[in-house]
Amino acid sequence: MGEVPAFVADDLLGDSLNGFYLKSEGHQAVANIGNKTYVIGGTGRESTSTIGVQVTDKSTGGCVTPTVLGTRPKPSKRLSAVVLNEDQILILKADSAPDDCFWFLEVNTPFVREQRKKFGTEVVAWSKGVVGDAKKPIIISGPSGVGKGTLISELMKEFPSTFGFSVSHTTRAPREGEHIGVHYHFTERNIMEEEIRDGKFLEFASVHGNLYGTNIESVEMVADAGKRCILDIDVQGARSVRACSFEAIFIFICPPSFEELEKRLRSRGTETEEQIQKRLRNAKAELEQGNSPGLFDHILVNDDLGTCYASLKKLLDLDEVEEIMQESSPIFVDLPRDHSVSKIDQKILISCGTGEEVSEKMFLLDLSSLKGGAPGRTRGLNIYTSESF
Ligand SMILES: Nc1ncnc2c1ncn2[C@@H]1O[C@H](COP(=O)(O)OP(=O)(O)OP(=O)(O)O)[C@@H](O)[C@H]1O
Ligand SMILES: Nc1nc2c(ncn2[C@@H]2O[C@H](COP(=O)(O)O)[C@@H](O)[C@H]2O)c(=O)[nH]1
Repeated sequence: MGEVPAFVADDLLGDSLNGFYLKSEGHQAVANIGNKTYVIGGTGRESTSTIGVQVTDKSTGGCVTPTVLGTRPKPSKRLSAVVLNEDQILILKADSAPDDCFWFLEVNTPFVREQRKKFGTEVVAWSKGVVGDAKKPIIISGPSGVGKGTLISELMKEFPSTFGFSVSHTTRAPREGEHIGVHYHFTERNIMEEEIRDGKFLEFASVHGNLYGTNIESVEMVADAGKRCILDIDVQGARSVRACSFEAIFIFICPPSFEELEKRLRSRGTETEEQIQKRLRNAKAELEQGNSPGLFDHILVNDDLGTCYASLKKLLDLDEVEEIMQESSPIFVDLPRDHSVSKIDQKILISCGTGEEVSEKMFLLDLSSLKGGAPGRTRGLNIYTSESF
């Protein structure tokens, strides 16, 4: 949390006020965008554990309960809604934990529009607002047996508080020594397919005859823990991630030769002969694709393990650096039930207290560097407090 930048309260009355501001009726908040009215919370139809949403179309008078995507916030006794633009509503939850105060309800973002076509229903998507940015995730790709897992294990061992592994979902059977939730989330194909349809996956691909995929929550959990996420995914998956707005560093690992790749795959002893043949056939295509322009930012040859690991650390700026335990300073957003909210361009001013009893305390929320969004987190919130004047 930093100091409040130069900001004049009178601006609230000036031309820069966008005309969108607080709408709060206790445990229910209302937001109007175009012809639609969004009633958030207190609809009587929600479960007691999450906030519900209802949408009324003013032109027809019709009221629908939309398909709600993303992790839903828990109810709060005081909700405020600020319409940010035609696509997004900021929801403020008073009397909530500091990391649970700010939520975004996406109502017409590209993601929501895409899902609306898929579901054929009204769709809204929740995304939790997170203060600050997370470091770009690292995507490691390459043919089976090249040593991706080995290199990632080395990184995680040497830098346990810097890196976190995105545990993928797969329909393949666990190998001896593999643990649920550590190496993979082992799952049934029909369950995974349903979750893919529900928009829960960042990417997925059919690899060597099984389904593999990265659940958005797996990546977000690593970032939430303050760590940099490492993903071990195949080339098809890397291509899908490249095609979406997810920012990452893409690294392709090559074997020194095809013969050496085969040797490693056999010496690992985890696949049947048939599976080895399939993986080697796929490796040929992956090696070709790995070199295709614009897909990977870096290509490393894993000949000698120590040398390749040193190169990996170098490109991640980790060589010679001992791990420093990074303690991020906690941000306390003590948002009371009585507060008022105003919006000026990309800034939200929250004044604590009632009309008669306005406290000195103010928060300024800077939304100008927001990143991400449904169905994950919206990161890049900046908060300033009057206490730091
Ligand atoms: N540089 C290296 N030299 C020799 N052996 C290696 C090297 N790197 C990894 N290996 C060995 O090769 C085998 C395959 O490595 P690993 O399991 O890490 O590959 P992978 O790319 O993660 O494979 P998959 O995609 O199938 O999960 C392992 O037995 C590992 O110990
Ligand atoms: N597209 C994705 N590919 C993934 C994911 N998780 C792992 N993988 C790739 O699958 C193969 C085989 O892995 P194995 O554990 O069965 O040997 C390997 O190339 C991995 O990179 C994922 O979430 N998405």
